[in-house]
Amino acid sequence: MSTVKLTTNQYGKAENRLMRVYRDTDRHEIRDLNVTSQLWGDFETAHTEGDNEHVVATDTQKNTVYAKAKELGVSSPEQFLLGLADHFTSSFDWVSGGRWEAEEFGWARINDHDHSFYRAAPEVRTAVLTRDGDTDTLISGFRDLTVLKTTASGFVGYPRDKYTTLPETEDRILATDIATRWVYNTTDVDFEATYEKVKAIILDAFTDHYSKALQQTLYKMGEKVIEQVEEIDEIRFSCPNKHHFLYDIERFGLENPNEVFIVADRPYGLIEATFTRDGVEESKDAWMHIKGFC
Ligand SMILES: O=c1[nH]c(=O)c2[nH]c(=O)[nH]c2[nH]1
Repeated sequence: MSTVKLTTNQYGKAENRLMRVYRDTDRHEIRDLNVTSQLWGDFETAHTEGDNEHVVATDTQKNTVYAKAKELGVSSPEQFLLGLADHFTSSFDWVSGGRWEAEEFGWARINDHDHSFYRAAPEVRTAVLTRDGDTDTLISGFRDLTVLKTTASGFVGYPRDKYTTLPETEDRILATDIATRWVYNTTDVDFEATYEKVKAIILDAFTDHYSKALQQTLYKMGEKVIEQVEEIDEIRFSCPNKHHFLYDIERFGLENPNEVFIVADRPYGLIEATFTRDGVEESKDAWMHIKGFC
């Protein structure tokens, strides 16, 4: 008798790199994605007995990603993932759900050219759909949106002990790579417009106040998104504090009124927080399959 039991499991094809070109007219459009498909369901005997009767091959999952790019098109990463989920859960009785993830890389036209592009979006757009029976959880976001302000930021009032050397400042550079993900409370969303709206709100909130700490700035970014986007009740941020230290050029007889900095790449502060609409519980389960904080 076996002493081992199979518990949580999922499998599929990771990182299917997909370029979908729309060439119905001379002015081509492109969507550049990295798609992962993983299935949940009854895969017990595949593990315990090597019976592959239920095992939708990862190779088939890969092929399906490319076939659906043609059949469904890619109007947004989220719409594409919902289409994959519908396909797999309706095609195989024993597939009860799964996890589908996309990263999207943004391109812009070179000189408004019809079919030549350059990688333009600084950030990587992300989407993760989990379907568990009838329950969809859709988390969208982006990472690596690097932002910096040269003033209107300070850090004072923190406790000082025998290990504290950091001087207080009311005028410093604030810089970070914004990583954020938000949980949609519905899948009935204009995903393209909402993505642009959330990104614009976050960028605006980075600039629109005197920052007393990155923690406060994260709060203001989250607060504005939740106030202005009714489809979002919960948002997370993971933001390194990319330190810019005033460089000591006084040693050379030169003044340095916040003009010359040494940019430290490590160590860095790491500020992470979740904000929810007042009265809405944080959906801890939603984050279970997300790597890192967000
Ligand atoms: O915005 C900041 N938050 C901190 O928690 C912190 N700690 C630190 O040394 N510098 C900063 N800056």
